[in-house]
Amino acid sequence: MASSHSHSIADIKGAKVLMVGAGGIGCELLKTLALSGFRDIHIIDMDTIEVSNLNRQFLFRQSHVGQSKAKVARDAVLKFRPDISITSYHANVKDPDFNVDFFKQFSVVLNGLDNLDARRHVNRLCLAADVPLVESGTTGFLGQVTVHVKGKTECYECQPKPAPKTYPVCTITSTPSKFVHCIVWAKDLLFAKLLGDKNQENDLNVRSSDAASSSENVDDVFERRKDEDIEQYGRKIFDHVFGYNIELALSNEETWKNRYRPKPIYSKDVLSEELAPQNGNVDENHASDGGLSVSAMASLGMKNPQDIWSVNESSRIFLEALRLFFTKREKEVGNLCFDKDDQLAVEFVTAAANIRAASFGIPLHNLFEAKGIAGNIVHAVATTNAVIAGLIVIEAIKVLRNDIKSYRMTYCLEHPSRNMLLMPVEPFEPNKSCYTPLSLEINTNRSKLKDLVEKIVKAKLGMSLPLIMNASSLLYEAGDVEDDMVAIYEANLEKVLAELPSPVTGGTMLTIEDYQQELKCNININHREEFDEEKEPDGMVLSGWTQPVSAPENKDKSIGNGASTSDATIAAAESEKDDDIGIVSPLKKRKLPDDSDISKAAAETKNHKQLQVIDDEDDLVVLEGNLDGFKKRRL
Ligand SMILES: Nc1ncnc2c1ncn2[C@@H]1O[C@H](COP(=O)(O)OP(=O)(O)OP(=O)(O)O)[C@@H](O)[C@H]1O
Ligand SMILES: [Zn+2]
Repeated sequence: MASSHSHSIADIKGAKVLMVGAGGIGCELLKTLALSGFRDIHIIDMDTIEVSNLNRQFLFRQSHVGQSKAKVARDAVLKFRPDISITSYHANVKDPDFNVDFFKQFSVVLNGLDNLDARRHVNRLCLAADVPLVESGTTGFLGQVTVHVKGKTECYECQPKPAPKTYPVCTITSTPSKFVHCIVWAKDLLFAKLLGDKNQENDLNVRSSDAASSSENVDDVFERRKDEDIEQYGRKIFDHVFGYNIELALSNEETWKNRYRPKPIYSKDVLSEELAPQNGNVDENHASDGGLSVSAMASLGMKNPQDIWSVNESSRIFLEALRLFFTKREKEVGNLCFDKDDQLAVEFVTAAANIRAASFGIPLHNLFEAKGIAGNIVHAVATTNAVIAGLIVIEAIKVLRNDIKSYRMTYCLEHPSRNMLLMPVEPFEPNKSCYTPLSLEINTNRSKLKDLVEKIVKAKLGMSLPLIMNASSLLYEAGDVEDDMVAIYEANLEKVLAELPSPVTGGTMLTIEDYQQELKCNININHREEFDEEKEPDGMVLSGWTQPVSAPENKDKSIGNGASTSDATIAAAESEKDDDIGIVSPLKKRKLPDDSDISKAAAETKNHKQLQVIDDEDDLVVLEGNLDGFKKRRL
């Protein structure tokens, strides 16, 4: 124990680590690294501090708003650890300065990012530089930490990420059943139609077939005529989208046979006729100063974002917000994109979504909730970030000690499963069909397709029945082929690649699939004239791929409570008996011998809420809380 402990300290002291991201996770991580004894830390973040960061990014104070996150985080930690070295970069990790050579100087890279794109970029650089990566993510109470060591565990891209949740257009335009459908309608259709780019396609008026007759004039409704009174214009829009359109939809009886029949809502039914003079008395102090501070709530004297508005209140906000856009923010009309930090936009969308929800019998929501849904926001939890930061450091130390057997992907759950909030799982092996493109250098003038298949596809990638495509053209298909086909394959690569601008320098992407093994990968072909006959007798060099470690290496298949799991996990799992969940191989199914608690945890998650994972600011990925989703989820 003592020797392994002193070992760790030496490993930590000697390590040079790169942190990417100094946000919610990053601040916690930098503090924990410094307090754990790390002495050489580099940190990249492209952002400046915002007021909204202060509730959980504890290295930042009000006075730092507007300053570089990386730099302020560095300064804050140096105050209590003055003798360590922290290097900050206020920059995008995608800048060319942070190239493979830059990455090569680090012992390990630790991600605290918030978007897929940057994560993928760092993953690829780590693979290219052969530097281990500890990846992380949090969403509210959920979080995870994964370890990616080239050739040993899967990389960040070995598994396809779940597609962002999208909704069928007809659900949004005609048959909403959840509040989120109303929000999407209000934000992506109505707001975009009235205030956004007029040239953009918009499905706002996609309706049942009988709408065709009126569709010619429909655009006119949304156009504000010159000198048209803003109050009248607002009411016209209101009556069109909440009244007339609903009546039109109702005329299609088929649609409503098994559904709630919506009620049309007209402005005269919910608003008094004398609204205009009322609006004349609004608090112009709040509404006068233009820009993002204009607020319909303020102008109507409504203060609490957690109040649920009545249909009358929503209708007044709707008209007032529209009026303010057209009077106080006139110049922006036609160019607006919904932004969750634009108060007036959020008010408009909340009001419109609630009126539509009322019409469809869907429960109403307050502005705070609506903003969260519209901005795909799951509110961050500081404690989750702190827990995840601790786990990152634990995994980083294992990586530094090359303690491969102990590597764990750890999920932080919202509700304990068998008294465990943290669920550690053995990492997967690299996925043969990882879609990170491989790179193949080859003399395209000399080599044959058949050679490529035999030496690279079969021997190196282990695909026995491959099929090779270049864009949509099929180059090669395995199987019992006629002699003349064999002849074609013999010559095909030459022929195909010779037809491309030669030499092929910038890369020709071939997609290789093996249906039998369900493997797929891309190979980027680059032309190279000469090869070292001794070292490269095949005249080809494949890179970006390392042979996976063979399965038997992982003898201890148990996860959860085994001694090899992290201290934090052991503590969380104290009272539990042996675990029986095993992982067979990343390419095979995970073994779940009993009706495991994972499924209970997953079911429980489902009861409380759907499991929501945000991969990107723009991508809300909602995974159903079923066992399958649970097994596969990755941030
Ligand atoms: N390409 C990139 N290069 C450098 N830093 C990045 C890059 N992409 C994201 N980041 C940084 O990663 C951090 C992620 O932190 P976090 O998830 O807490 O987001 P945030 O922007 O601080 O908060 P929120 O989005 O919730 O308002 C941010 O500070 C962001 O600037
Ligand atoms: Zn991979």
